Amino acid sequence: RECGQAGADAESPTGVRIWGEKDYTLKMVVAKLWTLRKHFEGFPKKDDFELKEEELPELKDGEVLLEAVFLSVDPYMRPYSKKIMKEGDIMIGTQIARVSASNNSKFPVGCYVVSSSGWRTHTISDGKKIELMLADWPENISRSLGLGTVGMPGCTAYFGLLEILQIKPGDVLLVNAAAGAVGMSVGQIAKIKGCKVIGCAGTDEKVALLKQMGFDEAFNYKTVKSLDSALKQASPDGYDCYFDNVGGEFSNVVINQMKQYGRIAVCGAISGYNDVEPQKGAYIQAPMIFKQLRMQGFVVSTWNNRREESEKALMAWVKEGKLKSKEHITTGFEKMPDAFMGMLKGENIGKAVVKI
Ligand SMILES: NC(=O)C1=CN([C@@H]2O[C@H](COP(=O)(O)OP(=O)(O)OC[C@H]3O[C@@H](n4cnc5c(N)ncnc54)[C@H](OP(=O)(O)O)[C@@H]3O)[C@@H](O)[C@H]2O)C=CC1
Ligand SMILES: CCCCC/C=C\CC(=O)/C=C/C=C/C=C\[C@@H](O)CCCC(=O)O
Repeated sequence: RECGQAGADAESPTGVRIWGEKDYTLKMVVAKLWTLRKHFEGFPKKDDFELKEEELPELKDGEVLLEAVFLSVDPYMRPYSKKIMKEGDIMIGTQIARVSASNNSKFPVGCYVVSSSGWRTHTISDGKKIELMLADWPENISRSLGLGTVGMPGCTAYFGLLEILQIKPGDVLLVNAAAGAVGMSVGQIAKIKGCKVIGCAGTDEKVALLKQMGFDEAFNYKTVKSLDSALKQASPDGYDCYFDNVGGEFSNVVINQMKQYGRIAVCGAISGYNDVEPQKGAYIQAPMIFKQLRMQGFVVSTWNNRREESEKALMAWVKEGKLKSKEHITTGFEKMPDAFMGMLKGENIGKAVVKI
């Protein structure tokens, strides 16, 4: 029988046997998948998730079989789960997958793709919701960076800085969740562009890493006596730019330390994602008016048409050693919920990734 391109693996890394030239017995591929058993109420709990299996049918013309290698856990999954998912759905998310069987010449066996197929080990794709990874991916750079520094979080930093904040040399920039996937790239790209960069994070270990990475100042927002004083000490003249990943009470303090004509990029609000009742904060109109601030929310998918441009720029900085990556790798598909909840608790330093 035709089974896609010659050379389909007889044995895949996960030990799941699939059809191949040598082995004519057709073994069905059984995908493992994590579903949202119950919508989150407050902080996610282990029994909000359910692990299931799914027998995959034979490939049709134009289809490929994807085998997940790295899967991403991201903060957006928490608020988006309520917005775009129903109970029983497969958890949303992106993964780096290897094509292990193919009836589609655009995606030959052995190539790697970024796929938004969610939390699942194997996927049959018609090629429409997958993207080939950047060409000539260096052998010495893990493809997991396609989920972080040279992927959606890195592009978020790139466009948030260059399009929303329009940073320029000499700007004083503050970034929170600075030791995370987005924040780490924000700080380093801002340094590349000649800014003074202040970062904050939730552990002393993260703060030490930020200073090693070249942040001009960094502090642990959980242990400082006063956030207001810590911000003043880091930049007595205030801030030109604020890359906000956290929102909430943190941002109510920052806004009063913005310089005249300051610019604020509202990237995320992770301080509120797990709230049962929305937080009630200060009204910001007065500082917005008196300081004549510009504040803009954004979603990185706005620039999907410029994805290759940004990924090439990010990869170039990585190769030059100017943009360092840090990953928090959890091994084992069965640990996806733990990795997700750990990231929301701040256990990750750098991009949270699950390795199959
Ligand atoms: N607008 C867009 O297109 C995008 C927005 N985002 C947003 O950017 C932010 C960072 O995402 P990402 O880099 O992937 O995640 P991270 O890798 O930074 O991981 C999340 C981090 O957030 C911090 N955090 C968690 N809870 C709180 C809290 N209550 N208060 C303060 N900090 C908290 C923790 O670090 P710490 O130790 O510092 O507390 C944790 O490690 C998120 O808000 C996310 O939603 C991400 C991608 C795209
Ligand atoms: C308190 C409400 C906060 C609302 C903001 C929520 C999240 C901000 C954020 O993290 C946005 C992330 C955007 C990611 C963009 C593209 C994709 O990689 C994920 C798209 C989700 C999906 O459809 O799979």
